[in-house]
Amino acid sequence: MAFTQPLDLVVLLPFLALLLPMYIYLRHSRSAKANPLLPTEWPVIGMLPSLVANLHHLFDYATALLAASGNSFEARGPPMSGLRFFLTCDPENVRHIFISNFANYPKGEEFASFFDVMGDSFFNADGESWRRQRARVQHVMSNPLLLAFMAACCRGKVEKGLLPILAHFASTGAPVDLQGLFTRFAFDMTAIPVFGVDTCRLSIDMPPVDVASAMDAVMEVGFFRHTVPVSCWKLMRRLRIGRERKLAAAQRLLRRFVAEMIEKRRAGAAHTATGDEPPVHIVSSYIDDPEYVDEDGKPKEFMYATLINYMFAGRDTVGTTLAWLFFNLIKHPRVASRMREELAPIAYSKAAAADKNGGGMVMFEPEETKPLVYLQAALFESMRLYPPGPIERKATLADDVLPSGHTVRAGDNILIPLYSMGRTASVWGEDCAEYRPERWVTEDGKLRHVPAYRFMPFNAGPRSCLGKDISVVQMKSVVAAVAWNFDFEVVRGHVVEPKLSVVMQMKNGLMVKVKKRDIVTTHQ
Ligand code: HEM
Repeated sequence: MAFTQPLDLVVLLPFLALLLPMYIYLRHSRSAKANPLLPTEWPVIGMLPSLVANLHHLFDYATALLAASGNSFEARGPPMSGLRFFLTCDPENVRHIFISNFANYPKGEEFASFFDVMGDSFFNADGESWRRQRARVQHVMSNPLLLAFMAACCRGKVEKGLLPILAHFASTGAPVDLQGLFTRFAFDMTAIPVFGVDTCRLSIDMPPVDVASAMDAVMEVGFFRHTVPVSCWKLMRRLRIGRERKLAAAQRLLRRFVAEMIEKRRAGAAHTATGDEPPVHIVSSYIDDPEYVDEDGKPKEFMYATLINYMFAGRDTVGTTLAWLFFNLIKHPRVASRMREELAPIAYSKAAAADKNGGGMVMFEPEETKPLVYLQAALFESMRLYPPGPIERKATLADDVLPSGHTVRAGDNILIPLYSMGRTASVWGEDCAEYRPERWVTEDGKLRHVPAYRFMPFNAGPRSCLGKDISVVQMKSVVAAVAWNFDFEVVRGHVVEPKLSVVMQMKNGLMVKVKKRDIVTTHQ
């Protein structure tokens, strides 16, 4: 179409006048930029256009940018927006930030404001308050009674919940969301030790998961708050609009749930699925402490926040890990077969008993699966590619120079994309994008030790996960039971991709068809 009318020129000329300086700027910045693969920083809007254009695959985009920049770069949004982050997945920087110079890199107040439902409790706390709370959690979680109770709950939930539900779907042939099932499983598994109450979300009639959805909303909006200026989400919160409105509803629901659980526990009306009074639970460790409860015995905000923290610690991490592991096993039948070869000697010794007990399903005890190397390799390899918490965030107290040579200034925000760390060729080799559990197995058949500052899903240094040992042991026995007894196939056309959240859930879940394996036939 030719511009022949004078009106066209009137419209076109100012447009060109605007476009020309932008074009010149772009040419200039591309030639001046050390690395043309990095996003262009536009006047006024910074790198925002690239961020928006790549939002649909942000984790992979960040991974590509980090690879192009030698593992560290600074992302800048519009000036004055506060959107300025130093991103790094360089293990030496990570070691410096999380371990050697830990005191200079707290989580910071902005982080705490993103997850306000967690209050001043341990995930949000820094300094002395965090130190005191961590010591307390450590004490609570080292109680042998609690650990034995958690192990018994896990076994019960697999035997009476997970396996029968999967057998039901296998017999009906109906598709089921495996991520949804694991999330229900992890929810119950966390609520039981925390409150001493079986919330029975893992049940064949699939009761509503409103509290679990509220937890998802907290994590999704927490991610969203990272991507907009603080003043913007605070205004939305004040006006109660958009995602902030959804978050406010989710926070109310979560708080009400915790209040109900505490009430049930106080009334002594709560029991586990077996009907027994639980021998010990986490609430009881706090219920008489004046820091957590007022003179009338009413829980303070700090108590609610602490219990909510425990729920997030256990549910989101375990449910997400199990879902991605099975996704990887479905995609890599060779790995599933090798894992079953490792399980076979244990399973065959129990097959007869399993047949006699009905259903022919084999259970695995944690002490049986604990020494299995390939099983753990398959689990860690999945966590490397899909860490349940894909991003860590740190603030900077004083100016510092990182081992990579980059300078960070007081007040700078640092993002450590764990998703990208697991996909860094200089750490994991050129095949870093492949799911290959063998990389975890040494030549003499042992599990390869990888320092936490290279393999970060459980965090590294003084703030590392306090539930790592127990959850690895438990997850191994769960994976063994599910993988031994069932085969899965992803429903045709179902797309599996990460959700934009601070928890690496699958956006559309994991819709599968379930098939029960014939273990007796396999044995013969
Ligand atoms: C797949 C399983 C798990 C993974 C990948 C995992 C990962 C993590 C990560 C990354 C952190 C650091 C969070 C941060 O400060 O930013 C953390 C901290 C923590 N985790 Fe886990 N976790 C898992 C299971 C559990 C379980 C089952 C519990 C027990 C209920 C637990 C208890 C904790 C606690 C108490 C902290 C806080 C430590 C602190 O702030 O000093 N975790 N975990």
